[in-house]
Amino acid sequence: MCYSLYLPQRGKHDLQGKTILAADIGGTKTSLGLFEVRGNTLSLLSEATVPSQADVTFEGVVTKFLANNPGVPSMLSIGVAGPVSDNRVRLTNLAWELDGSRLQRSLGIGRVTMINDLEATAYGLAGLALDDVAAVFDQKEQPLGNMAILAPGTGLGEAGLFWDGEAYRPFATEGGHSDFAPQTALDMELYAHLRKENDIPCWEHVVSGPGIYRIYRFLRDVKGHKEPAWLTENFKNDGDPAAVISHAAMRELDATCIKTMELFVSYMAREAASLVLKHKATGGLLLGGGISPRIYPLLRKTLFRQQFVRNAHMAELLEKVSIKVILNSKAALIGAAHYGAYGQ
Ligand SMILES: Nc1ncnc2c1ncn2[C@@H]1O[C@H](COP(=O)(O)OP(=O)(O)OP(=O)(O)O)[C@@H](O)[C@H]1O
Repeated sequence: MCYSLYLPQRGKHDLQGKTILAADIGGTKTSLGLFEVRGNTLSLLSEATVPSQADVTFEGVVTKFLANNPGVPSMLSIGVAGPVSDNRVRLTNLAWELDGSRLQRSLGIGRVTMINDLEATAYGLAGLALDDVAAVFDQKEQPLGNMAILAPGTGLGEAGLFWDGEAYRPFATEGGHSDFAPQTALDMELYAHLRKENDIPCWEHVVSGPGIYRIYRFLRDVKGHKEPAWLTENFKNDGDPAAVISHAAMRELDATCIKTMELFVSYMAREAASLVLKHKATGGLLLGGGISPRIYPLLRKTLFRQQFVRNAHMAELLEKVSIKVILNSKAALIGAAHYGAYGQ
């Protein structure tokens, strides 16, 4: 399916031949891309990704980027991991607060727009090629209906695309913060453990990079799973425990890492099914964020789909939903640019 056919292209076209600076701001990394508007396409001129850090400012990151890419872009269009309201946001997993009007003044850029990063990912579908997505579970025919996007990264992003009969209308949600729903006895134990840190455990606490490490620590520290010395060493050297755990699980090197990722994949599938049901997303489910493409082989195993369709009341609907992974790590960046150029 070529998504671009169905996403809004109703831009005022006043940016023709001009440049847009797009940003994708997450809790771990910030990407910037300078795009030129050429008719209905956006051409990426330059890009950079830097770690998101509380001790630098977003203005500082942009100023540095523009020093290497001289000229003032006609607009700045931001996709950001947090609940955007009135062109302002306080990030969920980073101590940054952004205000569109303030950025406009301090950076001297004529127009600044801000949307949620998952809404940006939804707009980004317009700029993806067919091989930028890969099937987890494909259907021969994909009906035109609402779609849903679930994206685990530093946090858990969730968004929808409402099908209005002619076009898709992307919208943001904060569904990753909805309550975690334990089902099995082990889930209940994990839930009780999570409550020591947070009064109300939510899906983001388990379906995210930090969530992978939380599940692992629960198995190790509460359930008494052993940690081999080589794994302790890898944790010390790598600095990204979620990546260490998922690599060890995919290579089948350690039973606790395998169990951790089985729980992670099950939770991801169960929350994805809830998201699909709440949006009645018969048009398909897309899995994005930094983690999905990196664990694609695990998502292709039967566990994900088995857990996804297990809702006894709506199995028939869920069984017909196509599930795809977004492989292009620039989807949110492209989407922020697309929203700036054509989507408003
Ligand atoms: N190979 C991997 N397996 C599992 N998790 C990983 C892997 N590589 C990175 N991660 C986790 O992914 C997270 C970063 O995700 P992402 O690249 O989407 O960053 P982000 O865009 O800044 O996040 P967000 O938008 O959710 O704030 C980190 O928590 C990291 O631990």
